[in-house]
Amino acid sequence: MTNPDVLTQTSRSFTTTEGHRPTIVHKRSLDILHDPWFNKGTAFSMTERDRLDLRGLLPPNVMSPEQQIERFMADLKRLEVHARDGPSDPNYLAKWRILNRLHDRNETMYYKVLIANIEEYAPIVYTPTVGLVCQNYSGLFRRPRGMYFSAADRGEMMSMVYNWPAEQVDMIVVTDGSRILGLGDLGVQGIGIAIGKLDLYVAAAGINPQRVLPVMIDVGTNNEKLLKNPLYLGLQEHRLDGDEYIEVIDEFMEAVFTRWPHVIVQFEDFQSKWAFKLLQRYRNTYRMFNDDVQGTAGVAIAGLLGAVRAQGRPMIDFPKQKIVVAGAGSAGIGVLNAARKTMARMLGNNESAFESARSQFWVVDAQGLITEERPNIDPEALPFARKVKEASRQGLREGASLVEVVREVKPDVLLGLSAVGGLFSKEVLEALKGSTSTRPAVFAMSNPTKNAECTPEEAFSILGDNIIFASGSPFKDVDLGNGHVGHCNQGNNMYLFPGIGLGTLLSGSRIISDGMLQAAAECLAAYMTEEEVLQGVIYPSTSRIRDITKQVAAAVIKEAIEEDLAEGYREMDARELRKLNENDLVDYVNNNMWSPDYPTLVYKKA
Ligand SMILES: NC(=O)c1ccc[n+]([C@@H]2O[C@H](COP(=O)([O-])OP(=O)(O)OC[C@H]3O[C@@H](n4cnc5c(N)ncnc54)[C@H](O)[C@@H]3O)[C@@H](O)[C@H]2O)c1
Ligand SMILES: O=C(O)C[C@H](O)C(=O)O
Ligand SMILES: [Mg+2]
Repeated sequence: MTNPDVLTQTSRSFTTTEGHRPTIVHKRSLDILHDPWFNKGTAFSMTERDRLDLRGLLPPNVMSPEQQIERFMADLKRLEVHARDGPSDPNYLAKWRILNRLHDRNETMYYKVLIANIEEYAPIVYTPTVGLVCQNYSGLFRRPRGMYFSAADRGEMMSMVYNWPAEQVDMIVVTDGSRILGLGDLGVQGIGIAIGKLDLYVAAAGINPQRVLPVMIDVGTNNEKLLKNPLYLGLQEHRLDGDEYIEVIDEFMEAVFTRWPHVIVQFEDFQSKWAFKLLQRYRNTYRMFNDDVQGTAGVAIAGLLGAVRAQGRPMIDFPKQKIVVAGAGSAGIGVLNAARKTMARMLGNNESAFESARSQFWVVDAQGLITEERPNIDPEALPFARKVKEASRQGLREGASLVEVVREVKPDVLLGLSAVGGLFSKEVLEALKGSTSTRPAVFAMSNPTKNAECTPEEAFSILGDNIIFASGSPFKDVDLGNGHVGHCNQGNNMYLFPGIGLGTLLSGSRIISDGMLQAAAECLAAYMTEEEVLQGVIYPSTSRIRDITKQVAAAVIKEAIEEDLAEGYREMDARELRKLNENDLVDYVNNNMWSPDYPTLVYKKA
C-alpha cells in the first residue's frame, strides 16, 4: 500500500477547477512505479521520467493513455474467444484477475477502462462476479485493499484507524460478511463486496479513489466450511453476538468518525438481524445509511412507479397496485416500508392513508404467507402480516404457498428478494397469468445470477411479451422470436447508492434523512421518459450510470437544503448552496466529480 507521507498532497484534485495544477509527490524512481495512485506506467513523458528518476526504468516508447488502454484491452479481449454467457464462466474470474492487477498497478488507468466500458465491466468488478470473487477470496487474495477490523482488535481501533495512509476519506463501505448477496455468510471474504461497491462510487459518482476505504469487520463466521478451511483468511471462531457484537461496531464507528468527522459510512450486506438495529442505532447521529435496506427500497420504488407508467397509467395510481413480495429480510422489508409510505403520501399522507396502504401487500417468506397468526413473528414484518379473516375471505391462510397467494391475489406485481434461485417457478409464473393488471410486472431482484427468482426467458416465455421484467443481476434482453425483444431491466441499488453518497458529501448534511432518500428514488423514477417506460424500459442502462448518479446527487442536495440539513462542503458553504438553482446544482455536482486523467507529477522532498 501507499506510503503515508505522499498523501499530504491534495492536488490530485477533487474539484475540476484545480484540474491542471501539478500533483506534488514525495517519492521517486521505482517507488512511483509501485504506487498505483501515481503510477502512469509507459505513459510517463520523457521530461517526467527525467524529473522523477524514471529514465531507464521503463521501455523507451512513451505511450499515450489511449495506446495503453488499447494494449491492455487486446490482452483482456483474448479471453473472449471462448467466452460463454454466465457468471460461473471461468473467464469472468480471469477477467476480474486481470482488472484487479491493473487496479493494483495503476488506479487512474483502471478507472479509465472501467468508466469507458462500464456496461461490460460492471458485471465483472460488481454483481454478479463479485459474488464469485468473495466465495474464492482466500485463494484470490494477493495485495491488501481496504482495512480489516477484527474481534481481536477490540480496544485498539481508535489508534488502528490512523494506519490508513490517506489524510481524508469521503466514503467507507463496511460489511461484516454475514450475508453477501444471496450467498450467505462468507466471513472475512466479504471484503470483496465493499471493494466492488466503492469501484462504483469512483466510476459512477466520481469520488476520488484516494478517498475511499473498503472495510471488513471480522467478528467471526458461522459458515462451517470456512471454520474448517485451513486456508481461510479470517478469524476461525463463531460470530460474536448480542452486546459483544454491538460493542465492536460501536468502537469502529467511533474510530472512523473521530479521524474523519465528515466521512459517510455505507453499511452493506449485514444479515437482517443486525441491519435494521444498526441503522436505527446510528442513523440520527452519524452520516450513514444501509444500502440493502434503503438503497434497494428507493430503486424498487422507482421501478414500481415505472411499472405503473408502463401500463399507460399515471404514477398516482400506484396505491391501487396489488403487490406480492417474496422475501421479508433486510431488502424485502425495506422495500415494503418505502412502498407503503409512498402510497400513503399519494393517498393524502395521513394515518388512515398509511393504514389503508398496508392492504396492498402480501408477504411470503420461507414459511409461506405471513399473517397475524404467525407465531414469533418478526417485529419488522408484523406491520405487513395479513389479518386472518381478510386472508380467509381470499381463500388464503397463514403459511399459504407463493403459488397459492399469486393465484388468489392476482397481483399487478410479483417482487422477489428471497435469495432463492428459481423461486418463481413455472407454476408460479403460470399463476401470474391470472393477474388483473394490463401489464404485470416481475421483479426477480435477488443476486447473484443463480439466485434470481427466475430468468427473463422463463418470465417472457410463460407470460408473453406484454410484461415488465427486472432482475437484480444483469441478464441479456430476450429475443421473443416474433421480431419483438423482451427487455430485461437491471433493478439494482447501484442506480442509487452512488448518488446518495455523493449528494450527502457535497451537501454536507450531518445525517441522511428519509426525505433525501425519497428524493433520490423520485429522481430515478422521473429519469425515464414516457416513451421508454411504454417500451418496458423502467431503469436506465448501466452506460448512463454516471449521468443518473449526477442527477440523483443533485436531488439529494436539494432536499438536504430544503430540510435545512445542508452544512456545505469546502468553499461552498450552506448560504452559497442555498443560492443554487436546479441547473446550478447539477453543475456543482459535475464540477466536483473526479475524472481519471493523469495529473502532471512534480517531485518535492518531504
Ligand atoms: N437488486 C438489488 O438491488 C438487491 C438489493 C438488496 C438485496 N438484494 C438481494 O435480495 C436477496 C435477499 O436479501 P436480504 O438481505 O433481504 O436477505 P435475508 O436473508 O435477510 O432475507 C431473505 C428472505 O427471504 C425469505 N425466503 C427464504 N426462502 C424463501 C422462499 N422459499 N419463499 C419466500 N421467501 C423465502 C426468508 O424467509 C427471508 O425473509 C439477496 O439475494 C440479495 O442479493 C438485491
Ligand atoms: O450488491 C448488489 O448487487 C445489490 C445488493 O446490494 C445485494 O446485496 O444484492
Ligand atoms: Mg448488498
